[in-house]
Amino acid sequence: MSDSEEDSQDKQLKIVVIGDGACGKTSLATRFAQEAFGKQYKQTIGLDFFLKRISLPGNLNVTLQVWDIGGQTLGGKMLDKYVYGAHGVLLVYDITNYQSFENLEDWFNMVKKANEEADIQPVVSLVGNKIDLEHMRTVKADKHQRFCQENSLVSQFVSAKTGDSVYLCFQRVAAEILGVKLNKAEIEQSQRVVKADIVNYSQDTVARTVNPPRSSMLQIKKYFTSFS
Ligand SMILES: Nc1nc2c(ncn2[C@@H]2O[C@H](COP(=O)(O)OP(=O)(O)OP(=O)(O)O)[C@@H](O)[C@H]2O)c(=O)[nH]1
Repeated sequence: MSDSEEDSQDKQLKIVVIGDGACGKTSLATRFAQEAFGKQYKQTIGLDFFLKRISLPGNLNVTLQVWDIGGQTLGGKMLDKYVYGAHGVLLVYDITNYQSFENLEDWFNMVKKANEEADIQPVVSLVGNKIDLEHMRTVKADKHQRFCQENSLVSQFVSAKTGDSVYLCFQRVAAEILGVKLNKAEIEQSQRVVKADIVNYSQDTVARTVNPPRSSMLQIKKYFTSFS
């Protein structure tokens, strides 16, 4: 096999993003996969699906399949099927919404149950979103840290709006899954804050047609309406 053929066969990792409705899961996935942010809330029905290729140290290219699961699916029939076999799980909450943090216990229990019989357990990360709204924070950072320590979770804080630490969030989970170490310079580079650009959902399709995303970014969006 030639080098280029080998390069094109990236490892694929399934990363599931879960948490309460409106905590920012779709925004996080969209910021990561398309470097865009929409101010308007549009509830995810069932799930959305994104693909993005990232690079890890050692010239390792990995394609992340990001499963953005609608917050209303908790307690539903399909949720454990969506989560089964995930390599990584992002447990997302909104730092300004205490209830979204409290409910993570239920989301986490569901993850453990869904993977009870799986051979490999997913890497799970606790993600506090909306850190641009620090002045409205209701979940203290020490509560977040305690939950991480008690459950051996990877601790992360992000803002889907500004882009703060979003790429790093996915990169850290992928690195952890593959047992790759990120050095300080790589972490600092991934932490960069991206200036927020507001996307109007109604014009989104047109905008993407005029300005197609970079070739490394591929989005496949499917609505599994039949499951909802
Ligand atoms: N200020 C701020 N707002 C955010 C951030 N992330 C998301 N939002 C806003 O929060 C609202 C909900 O975001 P979504 O990404 O749709 O939330 P979700 O978790 O996917 O919601 P469901 O589809 O119901 O599961 C939207 O109005 C977003 O613009 C953030 O980092 N900062």
